[in-house]
Amino acid sequence: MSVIELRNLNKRYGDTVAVRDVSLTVEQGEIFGIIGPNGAGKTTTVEMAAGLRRPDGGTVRVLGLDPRRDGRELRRRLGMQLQESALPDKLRVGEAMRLYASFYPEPADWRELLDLLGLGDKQNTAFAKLSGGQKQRLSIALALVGNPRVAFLDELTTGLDPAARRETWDLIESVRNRGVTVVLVSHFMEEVDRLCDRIAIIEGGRVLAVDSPAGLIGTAAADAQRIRFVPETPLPADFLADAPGVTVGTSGRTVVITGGGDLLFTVVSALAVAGIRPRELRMDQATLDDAFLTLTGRALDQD
Ligand SMILES: Nc1ncnc2c1ncn2[C@@H]1O[C@H](COP(=O)(O)OP(=O)(O)OP(=O)(O)O)[C@@H](O)[C@H]1O
Repeated sequence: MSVIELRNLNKRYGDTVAVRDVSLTVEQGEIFGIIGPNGAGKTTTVEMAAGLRRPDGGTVRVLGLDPRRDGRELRRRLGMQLQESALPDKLRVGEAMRLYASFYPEPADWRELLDLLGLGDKQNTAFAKLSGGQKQRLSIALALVGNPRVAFLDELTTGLDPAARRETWDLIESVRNRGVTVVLVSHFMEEVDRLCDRIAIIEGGRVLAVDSPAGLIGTAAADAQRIRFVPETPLPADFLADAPGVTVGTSGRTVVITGGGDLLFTVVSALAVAGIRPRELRMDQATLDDAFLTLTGRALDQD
């Protein structure tokens, strides 16, 4: 069942077209990633999905509800972590959690959530006294305190150190395992690769591709695999010449073979037939970064 259906969404701010004809569906229980360069329209898309911004055109359905018509009902079932969490400086962590929990009919145990996010001993700390990473973790806790059916997390782990980032990923997986659908806006390839079932790549307000991480890598990076080795004896001139989609090159004494599909088997079989032993054999897989580069023509700036 589709939990989120966005159809032909458009949004402009003055002369800036932020979102152009975006259509996406997110299924129940998915972790769905949205990735793209700065200013691509990711936040605007998510804000329209969550009913925080009104689209100029197109339709939004979340859990079958229309945020314009059923906003109140929807807000009870959504968790939203915004990019910049701004709480009053003097509000204490425990007070913020209690307050947010009171907005929802069936809130989670907020003390347990704080413990999970490593903020158990910060209940009496004022918001202004938290470090950047702690504020970030609090914003995640606030997004989850209502026991939402759908959680929108924007720049989930920006500002966290690598260890805290990994812990947060585990937390998001456990949230999903409870049946929550998660939409994750991210700047980190590793994060979407590790966490997401499917990813939308957005640039210039448009969706360039939607697929699983492996699917994006497979389709966008045609030479998805690269094998290098040093042959013990020279390769015949027609080595793999008739293998479809396979390219054989050299770099000094090293042979570099690129291609997709079952490349390792193809290469090793051809070497066995030719009676040539490979030395220093290495194989690299294309990554999501390669796929992103192919689709957008540039690397993802991670600032
Ligand atoms: N309130 C606003 N008023 C005017 N322009 C805006 C507003 N919000 C966003 N924009 C512009 O709309 C475009 C899309 O912005 P958006 O924040 O949705 O992108 P993003 O992909 O989330 O970027 P980032 O990764 O930097 O957060 C950008 O050109 C941005 O400058």
